[in-house]
Amino acid sequence: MTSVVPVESAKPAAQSALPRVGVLLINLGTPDTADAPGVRVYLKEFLSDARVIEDQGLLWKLVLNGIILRSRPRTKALDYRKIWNNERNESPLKTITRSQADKLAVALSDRGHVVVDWAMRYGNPSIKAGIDALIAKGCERILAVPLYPQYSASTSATVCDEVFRVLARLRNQPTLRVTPPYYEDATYIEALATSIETHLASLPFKPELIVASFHGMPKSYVDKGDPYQQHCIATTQALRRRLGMDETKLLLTFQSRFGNDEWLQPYTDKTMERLAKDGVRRIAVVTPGFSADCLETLEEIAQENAEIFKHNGGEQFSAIPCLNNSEPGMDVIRALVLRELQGWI
Ligand SMILES: C=CC1=C(C)c2cc3[nH]c(cc4nc(cc5[nH]c(cc1n2)c(C)c5CCC(=O)O)C(CCC(=O)O)=C4C)c(C)c3C=C
Ligand SMILES: [Fe+2]
Ligand SMILES: [Fe+2]
Repeated sequence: MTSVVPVESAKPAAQSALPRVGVLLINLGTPDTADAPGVRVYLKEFLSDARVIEDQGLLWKLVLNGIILRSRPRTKALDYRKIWNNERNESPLKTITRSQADKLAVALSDRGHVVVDWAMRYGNPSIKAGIDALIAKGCERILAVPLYPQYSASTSATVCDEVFRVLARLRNQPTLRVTPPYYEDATYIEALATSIETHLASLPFKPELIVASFHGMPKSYVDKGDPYQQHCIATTQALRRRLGMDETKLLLTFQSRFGNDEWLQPYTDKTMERLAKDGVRRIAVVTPGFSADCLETLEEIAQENAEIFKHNGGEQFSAIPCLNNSEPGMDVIRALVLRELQGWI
């Protein structure tokens, strides 16, 4: 008589272990090449996203294709070239995000069933490539980690949109979790404070004040309910408390204005001009909203805004590096990931 083997007993032993978990670190994205064609492809994808430019009507399409994509790629390519990582032929944002993923993988290496990868919302490696790679490695569960301390629809939500779009095409979907914003997590505030203190101690001058510059966004997005500005304020207030500084010693500003609408104020560039004209001679600038140095910090802050400050009478300007793959920076990512993996590891 042939005996029927129960289906369960046919499973290999490994299947009884914890299901494999994929962790996908995701940042904004960056061009593949520091030339006009590369920047054009990147900007077209970025600026065609209705989470970034909410009014994607006919007028915007005409402006984007007829004006912006004809001129901006050339000027921005020159900016990208000033900060490009020529050794790897890629932008610093990519180099740093890869390194953050590599270091997180080492930190989690005692948990054999966790796999770490990284992706970009725009450009490469894409979120689809990242999810496909994790699934190919056998991950049944995925933790998506948008690397934005402060939530905004134009950054965090569009990451989720893209993750959901990728999963929507799958029959056998992995289970999904997404990390929340971490704008006032103790580890994050402590890491920022430590990095500021370490940087200040290394300077040959003592700044009279520090400017905390966050990426801006159109004011209308906040008026419609985006909590981004509140998150930036909460981060800055927590940092002030930790550093024992008031709003005259740690200023909050918004950078990277784009287009003609009103954006969140005070503007970083106008503040640089005002401070210098008011007689401030030595400042440091920290960019807490960026988890990795990029065009907006290395070029816009460290070069353009330094120039504005000095042109108006300022003497000493120092840009404090982002948390990047530093020890305190990795503490933030590791703590966030470990907390959100609870129950899976
Ligand atoms: C309406 C336009 C934009 C919104 C809203 C916006 C929000 C936003 N962006 C970041 C982080 C980054 N942005 C970066 C570059 C960048 N941002 C915009 C426009 C908006 N951003 C543009 C057009 C560009 C490209 C450069 C340029 O043409 O000026 C980057 C740098 C990428 C790199 O390659 O280094 C980052 C990072 C946040 C956090 C944010 C939230 C409000
Ligand atoms: Fe941006
Ligand atoms: Fe910029």
